[in-house]
Amino acid sequence: MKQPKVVGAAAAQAPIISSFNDKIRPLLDVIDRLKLLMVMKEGIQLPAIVVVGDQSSGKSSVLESLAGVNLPRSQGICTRVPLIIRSQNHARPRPELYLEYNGKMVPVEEPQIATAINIATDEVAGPGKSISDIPLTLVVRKDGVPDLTVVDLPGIIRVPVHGQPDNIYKQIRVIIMQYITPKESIILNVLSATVDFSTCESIRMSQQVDKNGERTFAVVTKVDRAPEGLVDKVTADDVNIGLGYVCVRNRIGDEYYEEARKEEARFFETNAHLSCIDKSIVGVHVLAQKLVQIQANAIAKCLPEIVKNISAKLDANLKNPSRNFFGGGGEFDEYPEGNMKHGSARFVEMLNRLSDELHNCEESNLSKDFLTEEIKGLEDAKGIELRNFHPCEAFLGILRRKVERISYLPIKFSEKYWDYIDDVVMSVLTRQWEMYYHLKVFAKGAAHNLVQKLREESINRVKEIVEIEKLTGYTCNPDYMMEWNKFMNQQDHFINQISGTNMWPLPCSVNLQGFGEIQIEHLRQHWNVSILQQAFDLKMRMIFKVRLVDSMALHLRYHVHNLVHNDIDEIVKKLMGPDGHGIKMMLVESPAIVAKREKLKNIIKVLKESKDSVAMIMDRIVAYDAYLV
Ligand SMILES: Nc1nc2c(ncn2[C@@H]2O[C@H](COP(=O)(O)OP(=O)(O)OP(=O)(O)O)[C@@H](O)[C@H]2O)c(=O)[nH]1
Repeated sequence: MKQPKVVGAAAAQAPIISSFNDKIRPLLDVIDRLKLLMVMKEGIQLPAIVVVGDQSSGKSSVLESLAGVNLPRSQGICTRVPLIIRSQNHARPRPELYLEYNGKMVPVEEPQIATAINIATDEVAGPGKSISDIPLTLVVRKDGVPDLTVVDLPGIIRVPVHGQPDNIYKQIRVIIMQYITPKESIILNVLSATVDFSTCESIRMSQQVDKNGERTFAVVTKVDRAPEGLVDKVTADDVNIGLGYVCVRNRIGDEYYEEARKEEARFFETNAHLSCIDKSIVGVHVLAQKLVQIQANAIAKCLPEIVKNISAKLDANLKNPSRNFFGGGGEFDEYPEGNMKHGSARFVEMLNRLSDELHNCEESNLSKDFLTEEIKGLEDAKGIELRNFHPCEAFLGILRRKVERISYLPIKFSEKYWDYIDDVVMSVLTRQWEMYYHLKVFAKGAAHNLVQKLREESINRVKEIVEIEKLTGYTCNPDYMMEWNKFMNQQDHFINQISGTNMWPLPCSVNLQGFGEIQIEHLRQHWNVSILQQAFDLKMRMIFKVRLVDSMALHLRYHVHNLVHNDIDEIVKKLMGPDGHGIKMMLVESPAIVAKREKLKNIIKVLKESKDSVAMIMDRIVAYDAYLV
């Protein structure tokens, strides 16, 4: 096989290209520098010429014509990863080539380029036919090549061949879209002259992101295979290519590049169908020239926007570093208030539940046993008369038993409530002191001990409240008396229903406000109006449950108020130490936060350097604009 003699597209370039290169090089340098600084990771898009085309449309052939190197070419899929080709004109006779991938920079000899790319592709995408979006970069420094950076992407395959994953089309589409969607990208659509352009998948894709073709440029390949009707095809422009067409004939088989260029020129001169074609849209040299110009325009157009974006990002990072720690502003400031509101609502909710539980645990079987306990208590202490506010032995006996039966509920409640308070305090301190590891650990430890101490005191106090209720049937609270009166108003009706005078059949139940439907048949066995009346009275005096919930609510609120307003102060004083020395020791940041802060510093450094690089070039843009005029 004849080894292709590599000569770049611009070997025979017109003086305009080399003069153009002088202007474009600094612009490209700044873009390369921004790429090296990885500003894209900070969400800043850089201009790029992205090559797309259907499978075997001739993308690699076009690129090797431009960069003057021998890229892998085949009839099947061969571009399996994005290949960024940076061609740079240099005056030294010996070309310099290297491949950058996976953090490596591998020098390559020119004849081994295709093999080296295949090896690198296997390493990045795995052997076989699978594809990957991790790019390889090929740097070509060579005399006579245009200063261009282009990205070659895998060709679009509709039907997977043996060994390719079933979703290969989807995978390739995702990679292509990722590269052509940013408005900074110029889309170089490679179209084979042998096909109807409107059926090309690459046209469909580029139209999705660039409807009017304002940033789409087309290169038509294989013109030697289908010259007939080509002029009409490109002048009709049915597929909306805004930046225009260039038709080329690439190297065929083992042709030398020089031979290929000569053959191309001869072909466009002599072919009967193409001899009349406008010469400003044919040939690899013209393609190189136009791409350099399009690239320079794109960079010049984007740079002011890039400068603006870099400045905005820099400002945002400098002004509000806390956003980087808490994932966007706002929630940290709102946290304590939100949490307190949440806390109060939770407390009321928990108390309501306690009240229900206290009521239900006693009254669940009251429909069958209503007043049984009271009647028994009265019979045991026969002859005792009840008067308002006058405790008697029967009443206190029953009261004691009732309180004893439910005493576990308020204790359980206060344990649960203090557990909740502990959780809230811990989560507030975790959030508040996230950045300061030592401070966080100390504050959490101290607060936890404090909450545990209060919890113990509080539970003892609740036990005391329960004991007090066992001894006291007395109340002077007018609300409770009103409540008692309301219940007592139902007494006559209740007794009548039990006596059943002039009623047939005898009613089995009676509805009592505050108690619901009560079974009464069992009460007829103990028919004694006086005992029934006294028992009813006794029952209605069991207002202690309401009072229990109230006392607990007041007590717990008081303790939590003290915790928030006074006791936390104690923790802070301890933290400060006698001379305020302690706090300095505590303010050492946690390792995770140190890492985050370092990352933020790096971002700021990258952005500052980027800003400087771009600032240096801005005057050149003015010069470039003047040059164009
Ligand atoms: N006759 C002729 N053949 C060409 C021309 N351009 C490319 N070819 C041939 O078309 C075939 C495919 O070319 P490639 O450059 O590998 O196509 P590709 O689009 O890079 O392929 P994938 O990346 O695999 O999709 C090769 O055999 C080339 O030699 C041309 O202008 N004329």
